[in-house]
Amino acid sequence: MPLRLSWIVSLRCNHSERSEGSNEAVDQIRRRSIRNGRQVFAENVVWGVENPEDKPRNLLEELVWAKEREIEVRRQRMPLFLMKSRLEKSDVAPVRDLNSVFWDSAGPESVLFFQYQRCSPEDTESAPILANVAEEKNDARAVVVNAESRRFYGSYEDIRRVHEVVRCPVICKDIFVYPWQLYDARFYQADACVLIMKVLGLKDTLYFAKASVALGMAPIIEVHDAAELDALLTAKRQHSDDGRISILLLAKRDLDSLVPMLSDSEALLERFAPEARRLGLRVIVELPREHAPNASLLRGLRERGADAVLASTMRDDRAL
Ligand SMILES: O=C(O)c1ccccc1NCC(=O)[C@H](O)[C@H](O)COP(=O)(O)O
Repeated sequence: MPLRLSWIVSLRCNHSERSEGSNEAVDQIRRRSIRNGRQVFAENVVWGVENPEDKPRNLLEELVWAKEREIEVRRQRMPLFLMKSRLEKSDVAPVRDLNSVFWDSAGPESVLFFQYQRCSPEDTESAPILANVAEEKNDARAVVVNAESRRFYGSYEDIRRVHEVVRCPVICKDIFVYPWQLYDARFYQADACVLIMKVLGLKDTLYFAKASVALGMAPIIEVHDAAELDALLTAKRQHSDDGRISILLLAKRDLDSLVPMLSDSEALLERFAPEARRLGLRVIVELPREHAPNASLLRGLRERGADAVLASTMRDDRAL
């Protein structure tokens, strides 16, 4: 019978990573496995966690913890080697090159990406109509599919369905916490995937980018704030990504709704776009839904250094 310690061992993770060359702390989302209330048995000692009742601090953290649970279960049913062989045996279509979409982005307007999202956490309205994707969005230069299932009701089948009806690259947006998920995304025809730096931290972001490129998918690094961006640009300057990262998504978000906040993203653009360009990075800016991607907005963002603009899903009259 293991001896239960009356004191609780603090398994603190370093939530705030300090990057080389940066004075700003990166406020990171906590991984549930660090503080999940589980006990670890080591010989005759039980290690607890600091606070088993710990609750997610915001929606992003809730989604990360839920995703960890979901993937832990799915990985047991389908270990990585089976995911690899499923992908190898599948007739997945050749990758559509997202980087080439930017080749002609020297025009006066940022190129336009659209997001296919069934619903956001506050929505009560019905999901967009998938059948409309083909007719309305074949001119999109890329489509982001929000595959997150818990609060956005997306699925990886959505990636495959959208891929079938558009000709452009299809980007998987989900909460990536295990490389295992990258195999899933590619199996469902994703040509690129969004890696959230606030969730992964710098080191894992670089690692996931490498894994993503190995599968043929372009990694898009979602950055929320100056500290993250500073850390990433420092890594680029030091070639820590071995040239694998070439696309950034600027999306400062409210962490309780995940709605992007355009003025904050614009401030990041203002401050970092010239250096990002020097380092060979392409920059996408995500719009909140109240901002229609009209010509003057696209021109203004282009002038400030946005190569592409990701427009929120159009609902009702312009359902994607
Ligand atoms: O931030 C992400 O990458 C992300 C990952 C998984 C689910 C949601 C995520 N972000 C939020 C969004 O994609 C939406 O842009 C946001 O909810 C705004 O949606 P809406 O107001 O419905 O356009």
